Amino acid sequence: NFTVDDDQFTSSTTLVSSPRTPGKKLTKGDPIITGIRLRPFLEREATIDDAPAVQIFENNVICTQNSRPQIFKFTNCFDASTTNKNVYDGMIRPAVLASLQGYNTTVLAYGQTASGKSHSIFGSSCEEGILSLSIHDLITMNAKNHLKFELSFLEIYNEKVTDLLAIPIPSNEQTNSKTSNKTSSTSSFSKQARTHILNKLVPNSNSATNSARTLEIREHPLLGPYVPDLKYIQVKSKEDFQNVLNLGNQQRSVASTNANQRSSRSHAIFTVKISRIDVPQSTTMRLSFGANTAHSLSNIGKNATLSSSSKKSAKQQAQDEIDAQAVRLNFVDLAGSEKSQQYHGPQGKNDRFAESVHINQSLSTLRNVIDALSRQQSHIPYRDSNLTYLLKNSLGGDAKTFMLATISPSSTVIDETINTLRYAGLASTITNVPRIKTPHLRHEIDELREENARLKQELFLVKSKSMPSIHSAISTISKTSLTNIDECIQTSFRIESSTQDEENNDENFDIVDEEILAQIENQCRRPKKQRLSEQPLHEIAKIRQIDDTMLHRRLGTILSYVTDDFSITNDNGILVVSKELNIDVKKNSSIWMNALERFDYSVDINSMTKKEVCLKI
Ligand SMILES: Nc1ncnc2c1ncn2[C@@H]1O[C@H](COP(=O)(O)OP(=O)(O)OP(=O)(O)O)[C@@H](O)[C@H]1O
Repeated sequence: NFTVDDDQFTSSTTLVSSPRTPGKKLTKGDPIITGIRLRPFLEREATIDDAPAVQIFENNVICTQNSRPQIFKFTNCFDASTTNKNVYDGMIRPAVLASLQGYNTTVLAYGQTASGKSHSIFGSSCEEGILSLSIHDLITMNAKNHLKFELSFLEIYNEKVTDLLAIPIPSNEQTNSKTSNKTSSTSSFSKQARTHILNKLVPNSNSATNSARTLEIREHPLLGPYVPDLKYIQVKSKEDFQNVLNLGNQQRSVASTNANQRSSRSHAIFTVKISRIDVPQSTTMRLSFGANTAHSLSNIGKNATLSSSSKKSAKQQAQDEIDAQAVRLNFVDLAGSEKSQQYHGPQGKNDRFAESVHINQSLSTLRNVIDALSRQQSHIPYRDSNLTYLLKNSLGGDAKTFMLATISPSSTVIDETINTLRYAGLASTITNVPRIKTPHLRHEIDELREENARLKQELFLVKSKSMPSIHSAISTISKTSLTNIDECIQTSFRIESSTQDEENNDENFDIVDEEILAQIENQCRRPKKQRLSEQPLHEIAKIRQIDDTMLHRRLGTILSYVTDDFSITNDNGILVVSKELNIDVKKNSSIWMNALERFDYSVDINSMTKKEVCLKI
């Protein structure tokens, strides 16, 4: 995920290679999925920079500093022209699907101040953020209403955990509020509006008894570190979600700094708790506190306060156990690291200084944790900050984690950009061991797969109608060819699903992907070639003005993609390549497709066996 393999760059280029320690055994599990997003220049930056100091070229992030480019390679790269929707489709949607499969999942936005973390997660007045797009998908997928979504929103401000959905003290709000000192936009959001929203979403809530307060973190044997008194609000529609988001965002600590007019002064964690409405109580109650509990209790450290399980009321214990069965989809918007000159704001300079120290300290512990995990050290300093403690399961734990590292194109912050890229690279070497929490959600993903396949087929038909070349190809194609296309789709389905079944590959959610669309389009272009294929091979070679040697050499190149031990026979235009192939060619059809497309061959999937690859010219 983090290497450079192109030789097109000059010797003055610094190539950043994999930070994995050579020879270290990789742990089995899922690596943290990382992606880089470059934001466009802001208006004020355009006057300072002539050209971007960072550019994205395919999967390479190229940083130019002192005329010595550094190149970082990542699997997911989003350049300055991409939208939140592009990022969602390209990288985050699998996170939503993973949560529906029953995995605790975390989407983490990481990067220096003003690099676009909040923009990516929460969006702007012009475009929806990835959080909103995720909720949209979740609600759409819950057409049968068998899932329950509850939202919580907390911030870690100066190392204190605060519930952003708890209403601040309603009376003497200005004088007594703990948050009155820090920058906040609560004053712009009327008390009545907050109460109205909360009452609408939580009918029994009494705003007079709720107050924004510092919460404790505890460690649960099944949940890991969590915040027990956090308010969860059930939502049923996108409108509900938007209300909850507004409610929380209005209370989040934001301030104007030199770097960012609306800079987040806290780390925020927005959680969607997903549970099945029809989970029988008996199923969830079967879990019991056993040896693990004792182990976990003995592990409680300085940041955690835990009342022993014996002190817990039976009701609380039962609730904890039910909670442990729910899946959590977390969106983490970290505060951005900043240099000293960046925290002088127009007001509250001292507050900004204190905030900045806390932000930088907790980000430094985050980097220490990433560093320790990537080196596979035995001690991971999760307990050094509330942020890392709460992210314990997401970093090296049993959750699936997606880290979106945001960067700026400006030369003024190139050092921080390089730092962000380094840590994102390190994060991509961390392996989590995801565990399905609730198998009850599994059939949702199956339904989604079916839906996805159906939509892609529809899309193909729409595309074929709107693309004249394909349309005309389809109209000239014979009935037999159409049957072939149909078979091709069917076979592709079979290949994909059997691969997934055999390998239990949860990552690969799309049944029909671009490759298969290309394959289908390829089939559409076949009629001329099919006529050719009725002739003997040497005739075809003549027509194409290439001799057999050339044909065989080309074929050899193709075959070297999958094997170097083969023989070729020619049977009326069908080249049969046979030998003990030590790979299942059907499973690797994508390799063949990509290779053959370049040489104008197609694979005759239907005639292929484990030992024979049939190529059609
Ligand atoms: N992809 C983008 N397209 C357009 N504008 C963007 C993009 N990303 C960020 N911006 C703009 O850049 C500015 C800073 O973005 P944002 O507040 O999201 O940064 P941040 O990383 O969350 O900063 P902080 O850590 O200080 O909170 C905002 O004005 C935002 O609108």
